[in-house]
Amino acid sequence: MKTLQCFKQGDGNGGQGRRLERRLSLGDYKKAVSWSKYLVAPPGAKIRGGGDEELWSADLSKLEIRVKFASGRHSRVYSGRYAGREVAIKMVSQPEEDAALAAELERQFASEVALLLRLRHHNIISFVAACKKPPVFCIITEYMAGGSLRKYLHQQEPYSVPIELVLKLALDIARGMSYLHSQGILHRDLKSENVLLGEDMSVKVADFGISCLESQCGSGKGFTGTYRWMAPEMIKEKSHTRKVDVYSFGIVLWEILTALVPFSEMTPEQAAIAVALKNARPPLPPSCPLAMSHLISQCWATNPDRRPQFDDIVSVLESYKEALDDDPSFFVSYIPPPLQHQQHQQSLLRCFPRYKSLRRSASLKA
Ligand SMILES: Nc1ncnc2c1ncn2[C@@H]1O[C@H](COP(=O)(O)OP(=O)(O)OP(=O)(O)O)[C@@H](O)[C@H]1O
Repeated sequence: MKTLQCFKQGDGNGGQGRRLERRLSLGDYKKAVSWSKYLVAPPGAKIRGGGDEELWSADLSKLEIRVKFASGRHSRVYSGRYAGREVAIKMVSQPEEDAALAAELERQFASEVALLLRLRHHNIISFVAACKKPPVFCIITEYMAGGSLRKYLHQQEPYSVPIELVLKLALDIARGMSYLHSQGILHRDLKSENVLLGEDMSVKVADFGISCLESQCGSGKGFTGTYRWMAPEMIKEKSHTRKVDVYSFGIVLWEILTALVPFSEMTPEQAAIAVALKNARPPLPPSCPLAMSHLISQCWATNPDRRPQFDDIVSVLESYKEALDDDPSFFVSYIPPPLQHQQHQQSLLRCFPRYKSLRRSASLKA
């Protein structure tokens, strides 16, 4: 059986293929086989191609595919090993019956690989290799054992994530996004499902399938992002800037604070209409620390120009972290009457002289 050989060939040091065979249930094995059969290659063989392909082509003899552990809209994600390293293998299969979608998936694959190749930051998923064997493509990245932030939040009680962890997660995502924007890249699908966690709660932004170079993003026409996290200008298919990611970050921050799904009582389409036409946003709970609710409100402002840049968000979050380290009661929950709000601003200014300029640049006005 050809596919069986693929796994055994992928072994490289004898026996691993047979061990793999035993580890997989028949169901798992069939699922793995159905897409991975396209990745059969004689040991040492590389897919030859022009241009950049030489840079990223996986040596399939070094690839061992284990079980499927997640799936996306058009992908299946397997755990495995590549050249001795734990990896995740995202496989995308082009549908035979839909030529337009098949072409779009191929374009997305090429774009995701090109972008991943140039990104190197500890809050961005690391690219390992890729393979192009139509109708199947694969992207191999470092494996994040903690799974997605969405999965983590799903396991928490609502409003239970400690503020220290909220800040850590928010900062790591913001740093990754700040780096991404410094490279002129828009993510365009930032959501808790696309933020991955390590066993040590390290944080990496992933899934660059619909990302683009800012200069080449065009309008949002025919766009396939995810409505609950999507900025209003994008829902309306208007031209958009890097500020669409800041909007999505605001929603992710709300998710982390609440451990809830945004607009869970609505379908994605209803959520899109509510956001774009009625300016709806997920409700900020009264227990949400004022400092955080300000930041969230700024991030998901309707006018993109009023949303801060990620550099400013990083600075503000760092300031909050410093304040919390100095004074554990910094984030005491309260509903802000005007006087308390003023005191809050003053205490921020006392804590960090830099806050005034940050506040101006991030438009964090009272
Ligand atoms: N490197 C990885 N380590 C651990 N889990 C991963 C990794 N890559 C992807 N996953 C898991 O697989 C899921 C789907 O991956 P990804 O978002 O890249 O696929 P996708 O096809 O682009 O999905 P969608 O289009 O639905 O956003 C993620 O939400 C995550 O749970």
